[in-house]
Amino acid sequence: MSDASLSAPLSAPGEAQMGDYWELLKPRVMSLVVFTALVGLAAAPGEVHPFLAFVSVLCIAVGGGASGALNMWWDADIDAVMKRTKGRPVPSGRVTGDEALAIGLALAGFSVMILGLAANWLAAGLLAFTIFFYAVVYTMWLKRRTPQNIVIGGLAGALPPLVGWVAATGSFALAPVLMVLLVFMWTPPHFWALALFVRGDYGLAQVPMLTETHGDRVTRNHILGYAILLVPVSLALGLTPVAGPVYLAASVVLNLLFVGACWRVWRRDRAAAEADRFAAERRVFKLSLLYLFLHFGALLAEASLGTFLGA
Ligand code: HEM
Ligand SMILES: CC(C)=CCC/C(C)=C/CC/C(C)=C/COP(=O)(O)OP(=O)(O)O
Repeated sequence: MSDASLSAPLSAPGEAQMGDYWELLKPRVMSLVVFTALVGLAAAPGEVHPFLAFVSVLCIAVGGGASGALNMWWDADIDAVMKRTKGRPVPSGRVTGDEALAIGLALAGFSVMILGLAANWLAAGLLAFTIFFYAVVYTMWLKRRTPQNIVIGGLAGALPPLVGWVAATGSFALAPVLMVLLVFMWTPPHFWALALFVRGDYGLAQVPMLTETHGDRVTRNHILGYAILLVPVSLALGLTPVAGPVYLAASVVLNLLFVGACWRVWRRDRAAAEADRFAAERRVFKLSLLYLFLHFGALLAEASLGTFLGA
């Protein structure tokens, strides 16, 4: 077990503000996760009552937040060491490990139960599996053991669009599976670009990120490799019934931009990157966020267009 739960807080419990509990849920990262879930739900065929859609997306958001709190509970010891994370509520002592654990478990149970009752138990089971995968498989098991941690663990971040789709339809289909594959293949370049410029942090915390275990060159190769593998997945999603010309145009432009940006990162070495303070690596990280947001944004536009034209 991580010693996160054993560590004493640096300041007295009870000093936490609402903002600290909010931060525990990793709201910024989860915003994009929740957006992909919303699009999964909106792109699904058939009518979903707006209230049911709202409750379903809320449950996925709360489930995501729960898994964030469980991650912060378990990882408090390594978060305390890294510059980027040491101000988080648990390592800084504003929220105790026990509180984070209790909040994580309560919100996880609550979100799964409500989704099951409101939508269906297949969606609820998938949400429970997603929370389990992030909190247990990624955080507790893989993160400290293998540089492939985020490749396998990325499945947790990839499943929400499928949870949204299943909440709406009660069944699986090819389109949401391709959405999952898109986020799954996107996660490695998203994260490794960041790892190239916050590298020292992971070394300090002794987390075996690829940058630490295999160095910059291998990481740069992997970033470009995954960016290229993303192209057929992105285009294949464009051939399913949920996509149309808006998506296809966005897909072509975004893939050209993303592969181009990853190519620029690939062809240089650490010395060149240090010389311009990792400008190209920062660009890939920022572009990764735009890439995913606009892919799902285009699918949402197609779904809204379909509803509008069908009305
Ligand atoms: C195992 C998978 C992933 C890892 C290891 C990872 C890691 C990270 C890290 C370390 C950051 C830095 C900033 C922070 O801590 O807030 C970050 C930022 C971010 N990630 Fe990921 N990420 C993963 C998957 C995802 C997924 C699936 C999404 C959404 C679909 C996502 C969306 C974001 C967003 C929106 C930010 C920017 C947050 C901000 O503006 O501060 N990430 N990610
Ligand atoms: C609906 C649901 C249950 C969603 C879970 C989705 C999920 C897995 C989201 C992204 C994961 C994420 C924030 C990884 C950060 O890695 P890290 O925790 O190693 O990063 P850190 O160093 O910033 O803590």
